[in-house]
Amino acid sequence: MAFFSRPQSASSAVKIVSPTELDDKAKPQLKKGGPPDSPQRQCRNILIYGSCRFQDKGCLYYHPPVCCKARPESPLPGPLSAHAVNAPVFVPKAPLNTFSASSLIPALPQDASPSPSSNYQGHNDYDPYAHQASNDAVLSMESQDHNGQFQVDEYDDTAASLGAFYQPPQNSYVRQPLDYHLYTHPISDSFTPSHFIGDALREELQKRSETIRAAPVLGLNLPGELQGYHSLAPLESLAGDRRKFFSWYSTVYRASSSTDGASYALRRIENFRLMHQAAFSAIETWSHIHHPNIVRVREAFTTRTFNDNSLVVAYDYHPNAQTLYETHIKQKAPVFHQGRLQALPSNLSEDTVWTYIIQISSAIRAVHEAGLAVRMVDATKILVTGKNRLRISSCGIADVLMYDGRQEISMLQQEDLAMFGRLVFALCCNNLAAMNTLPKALDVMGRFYSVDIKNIALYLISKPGPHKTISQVIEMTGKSRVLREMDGMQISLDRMEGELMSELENGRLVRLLCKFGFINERPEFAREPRWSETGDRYIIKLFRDYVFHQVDENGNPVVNLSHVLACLNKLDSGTEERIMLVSRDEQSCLVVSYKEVKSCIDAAFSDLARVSR
Ligand SMILES: Nc1ncnc2c1ncn2[C@@H]1O[C@H](COP(=O)(O)OP(=O)(O)OP(=O)(O)O)[C@@H](O)[C@H]1O
Repeated sequence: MAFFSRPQSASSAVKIVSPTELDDKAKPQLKKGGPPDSPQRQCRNILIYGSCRFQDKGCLYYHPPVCCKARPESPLPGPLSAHAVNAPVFVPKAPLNTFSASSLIPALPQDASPSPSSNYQGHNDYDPYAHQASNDAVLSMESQDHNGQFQVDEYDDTAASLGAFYQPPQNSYVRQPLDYHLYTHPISDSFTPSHFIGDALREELQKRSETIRAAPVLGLNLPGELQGYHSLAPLESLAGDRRKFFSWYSTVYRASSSTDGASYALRRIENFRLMHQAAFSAIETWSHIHHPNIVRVREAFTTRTFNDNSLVVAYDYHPNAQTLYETHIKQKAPVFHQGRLQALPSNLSEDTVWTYIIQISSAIRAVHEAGLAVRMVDATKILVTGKNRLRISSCGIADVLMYDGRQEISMLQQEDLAMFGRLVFALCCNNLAAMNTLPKALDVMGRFYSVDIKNIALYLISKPGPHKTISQVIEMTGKSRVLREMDGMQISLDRMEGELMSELENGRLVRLLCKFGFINERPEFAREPRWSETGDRYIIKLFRDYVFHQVDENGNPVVNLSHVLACLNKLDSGTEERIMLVSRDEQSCLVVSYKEVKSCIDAAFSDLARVSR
C-alpha cells in the first residue's frame, strides 16, 4: 500500500482526499447490514457540522452522545491533532465536469433523500458513502487501506455505480476550476517597480557592468601583460587627430588587475624618459588622497612593454565616465524631437553650474591642503561619473612629467585657481576657448547666469595674491548653496539606500530558488515513492504548483510576482501560516504550514547535499 506520509516532524498537515478504499469497502458492509469496521473513529459530519443525518440510518462511524457534541467554530479550529489526519475523508459532492446530474444519476425516490434531522438545516450533510458521480471512469483517486495508508486506485465501476446510487440529485452547472487565488490573502497583482531597484538606476548600473566586462578588441597589438595588469582595452580612438598631453601623446586603457581582479584606468604617456626617480614621490602623496571628487591614483611605473619608454599611471576606473568636455561642450549631432531635427539644448542650468563649482572647489581644497597642486583643471580631464557627479582625473601625472624640485607649490596652486576660472567660463559659454574673447563671454554669462557666478569666475582669473585661495572661493559660493548641495547629497544617499533595501532580499530568494531547482523534477527520483503522489516529498511539488502554477477561475495562468515573493519570503522564514495545497487533478487537498513545507524542502535538500559530497 502506498503511503502519503507527513513530514517527519510532528506535522499538523491535514490531508483532504477523495473517497477512500476503506469507504468503498465499508459500503457493501452497510448494505449487508454488517457492523461498522471502525466504531472508534468519530464521524466527520459531527466534526464539521455537529450532527449526522445518517446517524440512525446506518452510518458506520462513532457518534458521541448529544451532550458532548459541539459544533466547531471553524473548519480548522486551532492546531489540529495528528489524529485529525486520519479522519474520514472529505468527499466533494460537485461533479467533475459539466453534466446534468439527472442524466447520469438515477433520481432517488423522494423518501430515499433523508430529511435533515440536525439543527443545521442550512448545510448539506456530509455523506460518508456518497461518491461523486464522475463520468470519468478512469479517474485516479486516492484511497486509504486498513493501515490508514493512502494509495492511488483506479476508480472502479462498482464504486462509480455505488456513487451514482448514493448521489442525491443535483442541478446541472458549469464546472469552474478551483479558485486557487482565494485560498490565500489577496495580494495586489499590480507589479510596482518598488519591489526592485528603479529602472533607470538598474539600466545605468547594468551598462556599467557590461562595460567593465566587455572583452578587449583583438588585433590592436597591445601587450598581454603589463606590470600585473592584463586585458588592456583603449578607452579612446587611436586613429585620427590626437591632442597632446602637455608635450606628449597619451592614451587611456581599461585593464584588469591580476592582483585583485578589479578594473583600472591606465594612462600611458608615450615616449617619456624618466630623468629623476624623485618625480615619483608626488604619486605616493597623491595615492593617499581619497576624495569623492578626485579619481584615485593607485600607482605609477615606467615600462618598455609598448616598445618605447612609456610612463603609466594607474587610476580607479569609472565605467562609462565621460569628460566634462564630451558631456557639455562638444557639439552634438541634432536629434529628432517632435518630428523635427533639433539641436540639443546646450546651456547648463544655474544649479548645475553651482554644483560643479562646489565639487571642484572641494577637490581643489583637498589637494591644496595636502600640499599639492592639481595642475590640470580642464574640461577634458574632469570626468562626469554619474548624474552631475564630477571627479578630477589625471592627477599626479603633471608632477612626474614636469618634475622640478625647486618649483613653488603656492604658484602652482594659484595657477589651479586661474584654470578653474577658465573652466567656469568654458562651461557657462559652452566653449573651451571662451576666455579668449572675455567681453563676449561676460555678456553671455550676464544673460544666462546670476551675477554671483560671474563674480566667482572673475575672481578666479584675477591676479594671483596671498589672499586668493580656494577657501575664499568657497566663502564666495555662500553657505546656503553649500548647504543646499549637502541636502541634495543626503537625499541622493537616502534614495540609494532605498534602492538597496529593495534588493536586500533578492540574494536570499535566489538561494531558495536554487534549492527548488536542485530538488524538483530530478529524473533519478521519478520512481522513488517519497516523491510520488503518496510520498512525503509530494508536498514540495504541490507547493511549487501553489507558488508558480496557479490559474484563475477561467483556467488562465496567474502570473503574479507579488504572490511568488510573498510565498518565498514566508517559506524562508518558516511561518506558521497555513495554506491549502491542491493536487493537479484537484482530487486531494493538503492544509499545511509554511514551516512544514520548509522542513520538507530542507530535508530533501540535505539528502541531496549529503549524497553529492
Ligand atoms: N579613470 C577613468 N575611468 C574611466 N574612464 C576614464 C578614466 N580616465 C579617462 N577615462 C576616459 O578615457 C577617455 C580618454 O580620456 P582622455 O583624458 O584622454 O580624454 P580626451 O578627451 O581624449 O582628452 P585628450 O584629447 O586630451 O586625450 C575619455 O572618454 C575618458 O572618459
